[in-house]
Amino acid sequence: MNVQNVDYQNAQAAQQFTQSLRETGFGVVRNHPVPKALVERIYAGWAAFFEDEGKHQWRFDPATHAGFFPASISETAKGQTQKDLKEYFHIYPGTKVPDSLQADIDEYYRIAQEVAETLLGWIEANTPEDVSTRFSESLSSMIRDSHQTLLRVLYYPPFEGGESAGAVRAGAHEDINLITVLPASNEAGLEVKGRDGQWLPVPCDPGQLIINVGDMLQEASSGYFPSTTHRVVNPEGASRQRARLSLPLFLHPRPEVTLSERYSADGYLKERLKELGVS
Ligand SMILES: O=C(O)CCC(=O)C(=O)O
Ligand SMILES: [Fe+2]
Repeated sequence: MNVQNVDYQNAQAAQQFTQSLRETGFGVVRNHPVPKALVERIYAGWAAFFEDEGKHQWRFDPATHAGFFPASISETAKGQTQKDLKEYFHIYPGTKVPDSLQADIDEYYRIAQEVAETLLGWIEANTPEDVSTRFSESLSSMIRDSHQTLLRVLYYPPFEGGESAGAVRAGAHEDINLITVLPASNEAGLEVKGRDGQWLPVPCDPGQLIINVGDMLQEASSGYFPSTTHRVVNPEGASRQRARLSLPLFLHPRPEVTLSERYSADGYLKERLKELGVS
């Protein structure tokens, strides 16, 4: 299995990228419009946020699910028994974050959303017609002006020794949404499950963007694009003492968008959140 590393500026990029998604559920893109310096500033600023007890004042609002989710209530991946070793902050359009972090995170949300629209255009243009005729509207318009698209600032704390046996940074799971866009993390650990069942590390060179197919694109494409299982493994050696940050943008269609004969985007999301135990 080969997760392609695609040059965003290359004339063949759209075709190469879509082929990688089709074959592996994942693609890696370089030379893209998300500034590396912006991502680095966000990682540094948010590491300080999560390392300060003041974060508890930003606890999420149960009505909107925006805000800080402490490790004690964060997700348990479907089919796992232990909670993931992570905490995160959920940002939707208009979500307030600490003043010093607001401008950069808004900028990242805006640029990543634009890149996602372009990538969805690439995917659609390279999808066989018998599959794409079943899309209820263009993939890029499904996410345009959507208030459901979720930016998750993720913090995996350094290991301190008190973690419960068997707990992992992120248990094996699939994403619910259409596609996920995330910049390379500051630390390794993300792995993708190949068709042969083998786990493979996803390359994480600084400055690259990683994109994966979520369940909603799998559903809308009748399985043509596979929503691939992935996980974040625990570090070994010196990197156990280091926190890991990541910044996935989960692209969600507007709630009323028809995904398939069985599901609207909203109906699908509600069903899946119930399974995760977070709604
Ligand atoms: O932290 C990562 O690299 C991936 C996170 C992830 O898969 C998720 O939050 O759904
Ligand atoms: Fe994920």
